[in-house]
Amino acid sequence: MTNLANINEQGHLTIGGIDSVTLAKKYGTPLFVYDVEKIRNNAKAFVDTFAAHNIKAQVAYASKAFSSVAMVQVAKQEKLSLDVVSEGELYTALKAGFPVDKIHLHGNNKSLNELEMAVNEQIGCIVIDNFYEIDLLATVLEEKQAEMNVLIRVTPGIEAHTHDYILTGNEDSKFGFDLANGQAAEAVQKIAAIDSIHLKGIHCHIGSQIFETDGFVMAVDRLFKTLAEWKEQYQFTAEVVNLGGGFGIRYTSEDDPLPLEQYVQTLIKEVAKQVKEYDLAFPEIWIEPGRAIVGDTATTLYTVGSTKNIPNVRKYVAVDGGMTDNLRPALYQAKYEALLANKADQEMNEKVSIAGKCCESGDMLIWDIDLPEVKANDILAVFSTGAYGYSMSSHYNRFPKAAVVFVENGEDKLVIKRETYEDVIQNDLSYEEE
Ligand SMILES: Cc1ncc(COP(=O)(O)O)c(C=O)c1O
Ligand SMILES: N[C@@H](CCCC[NH3+])C(=O)O
Repeated sequence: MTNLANINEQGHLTIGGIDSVTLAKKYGTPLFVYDVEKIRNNAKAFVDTFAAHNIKAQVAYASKAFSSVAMVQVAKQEKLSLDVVSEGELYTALKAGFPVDKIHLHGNNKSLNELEMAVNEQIGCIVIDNFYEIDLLATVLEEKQAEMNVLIRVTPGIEAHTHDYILTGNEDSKFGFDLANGQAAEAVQKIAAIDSIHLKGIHCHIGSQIFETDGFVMAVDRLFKTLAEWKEQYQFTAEVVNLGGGFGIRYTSEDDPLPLEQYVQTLIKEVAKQVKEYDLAFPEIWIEPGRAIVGDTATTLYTVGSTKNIPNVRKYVAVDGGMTDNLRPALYQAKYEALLANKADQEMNEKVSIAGKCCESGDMLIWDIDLPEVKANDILAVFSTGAYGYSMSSHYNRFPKAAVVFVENGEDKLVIKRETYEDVIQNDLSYEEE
């Protein structure tokens, strides 16, 4: 694990060349520290591989993984497109000055407001998820005398190998139109009859944190078999095939992800094979990586507080954050690696478990990790917290949300301020006589 870490002469962990203990002192903890160069490299791995194969593509950063004005600006700088799933994410994108024509709106229950905002802003496309949405969008377009490009999201019936809660391409899923039972075909016909909605292609997303390529290959095969049928039956030609995100990353030594380039190469190869097999036009390939762009680029810094030693059972070490800034261990039993940032060069001779400070027994960040002897005020650094950490953070127990810092070229910059208690109660109204 320490081979991941950079350590300076003081024995401190450095992130993007900056001493993490200094960052913890400067900004306080819990603190998300993103190494922006890593974000750019991950983005380039996807974008450049498509370019190297001369494939027309869009790499849409799934901003649910981590959405902030600064992050969206980095996505823009790296020529990514943007996947948003809510008015909030769309609003963030607009505030960040993201090109509207490269924004794609997702969601399994898009509200009237969300659709109106998407139409008003003339975003690049909406990924249609269900029949209700087709009617709602048609009404909005009629009212506004506008038009919209859409993709249709289908569930290809694939059981990818991942946690049940982050599996999305299987038949029994709340997302998309089912291919097997004919609902997807019905949706295509329904959309074709509406002049203001332009069906550009098909979308599927089989799940998240997936390592094997078999699931993606199978998804491509099913989509193209479907496109061949739709060409025959409805004279429909897909200009775009969007294969979603889900590319797995390394959290711990148990994870063995493929290089990002390899996922792209596999997709391109399989699409080329299918296009040939069914004699179809080669479509643009779109993907939507979230975790793979930001997951391994951030480290969360915490300050150690209390410890509780239960002889012959375990030693709990509590930090000043927990499920409020990283819900993933409690929600998915997700595993993380960590070290003591201020003792990064010391021998790890003690097994401890890292507890959060929420009033929940399940608020544990890491079970059974080897660390040097831990004392109060040590700085714990948890790795690979860039995706679905800050974005799923909450105010449980009325904890203010953490701060986020970007480091690049040896400089650190605050990009999300730490919340104050005033921020936490800002929407509370009094129930007492004034
Ligand atoms: C439709 C869609 N696209 C993209 C993503 C991003 O997934 P990941 O962060 O695993 O790449 C998700 C989340 O799983 C999703 O639901
Ligand atoms: N939030 C999840 C993944 C779900 C992705 C959204 N479709 C995670 O942390 O792994």
